[in-house]
Amino acid sequence: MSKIKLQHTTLNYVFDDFKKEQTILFSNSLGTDLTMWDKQVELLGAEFNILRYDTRGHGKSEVPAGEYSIEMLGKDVLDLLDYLKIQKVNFCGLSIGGLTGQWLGIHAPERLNKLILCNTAVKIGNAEGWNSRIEAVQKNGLDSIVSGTQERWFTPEFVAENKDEVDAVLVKFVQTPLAGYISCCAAVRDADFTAEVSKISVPTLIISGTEDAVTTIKDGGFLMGKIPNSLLAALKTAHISNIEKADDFTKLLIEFIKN
Ligand SMILES: O=C(O)CC1=CCC(=O)O1
Repeated sequence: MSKIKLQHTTLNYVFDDFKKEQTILFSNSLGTDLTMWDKQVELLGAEFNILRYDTRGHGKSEVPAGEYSIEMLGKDVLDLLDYLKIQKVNFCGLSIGGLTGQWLGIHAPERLNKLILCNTAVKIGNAEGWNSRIEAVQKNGLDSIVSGTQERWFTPEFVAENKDEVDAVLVKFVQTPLAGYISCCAAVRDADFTAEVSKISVPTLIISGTEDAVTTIKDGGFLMGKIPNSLLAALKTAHISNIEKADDFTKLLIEFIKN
């Protein structure tokens, strides 16, 4: 792991540089960190260079004061790529990571080979819901929403069979800096790409979970309808599809990037 002080913040990242032509850049979801992609890293082997980072406010990245926006998160990615002198990547982001991916697809297509938008939507939830979540965690901490988080993130079947794995993800969740979580909730609350998403022209794979109640399969279908060069794949998962169906998810990723 390395830390780099960029223009606006300091990011924690891991770059597995296998000297391959193509790089995959993974962007984590709210309340997780770059370890959420461990299974993909294991399954991908050395086929692509792999770059992962902790979104600002998360993991070991800095927690700048104040609310964030998806534009800020997108610019952090561009700064990181400039620092590492990587011209183009295949960007794979889940949930808030998928919002960052949409911003990049709209504003920086020259830095993308392909885009993978997972368990995301042009707009996630509504302002009321995000404000009440912010209020709840301000008052009672992240511990107070851990059981609801588990329900949104994983199906009961997956939890029953993978208790230790789920617990490890939730331990990371409660370790997320509270201020960073809140600032990213504000970024999700304020993001709405409905009017702009059709500007995305790079080839795009949308991955949705059939059991995902946060960013539904309908949200995935909406993205596909708006993004001209896109296709939609559905996995039988709740929100964190890359962990719940790691093999299928990674196969989709490889097939899409290679073809
Ligand atoms: O509600 C959740 O925890 C799911 C989620 C919404 C945005 C994100 O990144 O995760």
